[in-house]
Amino acid sequence: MKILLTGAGGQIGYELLQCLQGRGELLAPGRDRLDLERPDQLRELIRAWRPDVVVNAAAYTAVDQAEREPDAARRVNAAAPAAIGEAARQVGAAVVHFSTDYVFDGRKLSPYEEDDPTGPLNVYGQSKREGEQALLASGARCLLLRTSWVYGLRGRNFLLTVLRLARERDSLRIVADQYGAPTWSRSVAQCCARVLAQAERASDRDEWWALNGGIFHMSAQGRTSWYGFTRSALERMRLPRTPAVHPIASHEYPTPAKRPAYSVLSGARLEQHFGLRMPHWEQSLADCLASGAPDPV
Ligand SMILES: NC(=O)C1=CN([C@@H]2O[C@H](COP(=O)(O)OP(=O)(O)OC[C@H]3O[C@@H](n4cnc5c(N)ncnc54)[C@H](OP(=O)(O)O)[C@@H]3O)[C@@H](O)[C@H]2O)C=CC1
Ligand SMILES: Cc1cn([C@H]2C[C@H](O)[C@@H](COP(=O)(O)OP(=O)(O)O[C@H]3O[C@@H](C)C(=O)[C@@H](O)[C@H]3O)O2)c(=O)[nH]c1=O
Ligand SMILES: [Mg+2]
Repeated sequence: MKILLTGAGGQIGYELLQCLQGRGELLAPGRDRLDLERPDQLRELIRAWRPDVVVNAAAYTAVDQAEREPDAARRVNAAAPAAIGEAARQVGAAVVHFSTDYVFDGRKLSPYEEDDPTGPLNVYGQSKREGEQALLASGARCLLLRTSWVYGLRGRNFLLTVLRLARERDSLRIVADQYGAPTWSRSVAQCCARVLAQAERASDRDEWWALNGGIFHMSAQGRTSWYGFTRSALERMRLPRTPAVHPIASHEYPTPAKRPAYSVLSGARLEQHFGLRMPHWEQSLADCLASGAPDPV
């Protein structure tokens, strides 16, 4: 299987690079060779290399910054997926794309299903929703994997931010009224690789994609708040000096982008369709912290 992977330097992309290596031909050009803000480059590469699958793990993920740069966020999160979908359809490639819990407005009180209406509260979520719609409309065979609150020991994420702040400060103030499921980048990559392995084993790949395409939620089991996640991480870290952690309301931590109060995603469809279950967030957090020392920040 020929796989074109974008965003291999990012949290999920890096883990995918590890999982997919040795699985046929893998091309993972950096931003210097493939700029998602250049749809012409995307189309040319897909038409020339003719991958079987394009895995798009690149995105504009700076949630607050997107409020100031809506056009840049849209170019990367909406226009690029549209170009990928168009070129993929032309060469018969399938597309695996990632999306986010931030497409929802957070007013539900039980886990979001794939078909629940979206209602993004911020520019990032809106641009990601536009990317989903563009791919679904492109006519390419595609799999849209929505995940949430991604962290790991490398890259930019809430876990590494909090571990840095814990070393610098005597006390932390963390929002306790936003609920979601923190998800380890590696668990997303492994689950995604398992789905791709099922596609590869299918006797009729066109039929497999026709039957199995669409939107799937792929985030950790369970739920917590950013405050609960912080407490759990710091307890597990056993730092020589652990700061006090104070729960606060969202309005006490003003940010340019509004975030959903509740964005837990149901894993039922993933399990029904593929027989796959993501690990519980606390198990993954323990595994992640045991997997090595965080990159210096
Ligand atoms: N992070 C999270 O909490 C969540 C993420 N997601 C989704 O998962 C996917 C992966 O996210 P994650 O791994 O966290 O993302 P990261 O921010 O860690 O990585 C994004 C990658 O995209 C690359 N990239 C950004 N802009 C361009 C561009 N113009 N051209 C080429 N490459 C570009 C970055 O390159 P460079 O390193 O050069 O900047 C980086 O390698 C995204 O679709 C995201 O929306 C979904 C839910 C939660
Ligand atoms: C650093 C910090 C943040 N917070 C709050 C702010 C915010 O409400 C919440 C999370 O902050 P962050 O900015 O780290 O996380 P955020 O950028 O909102 O993370 C999101 O990223 C995108 C890409 C996604 O797709 C989402 O699933 C989600 O993971 O924590 C505190 O309360 N105290 C603090 O000290
Ligand atoms: Mg952020």
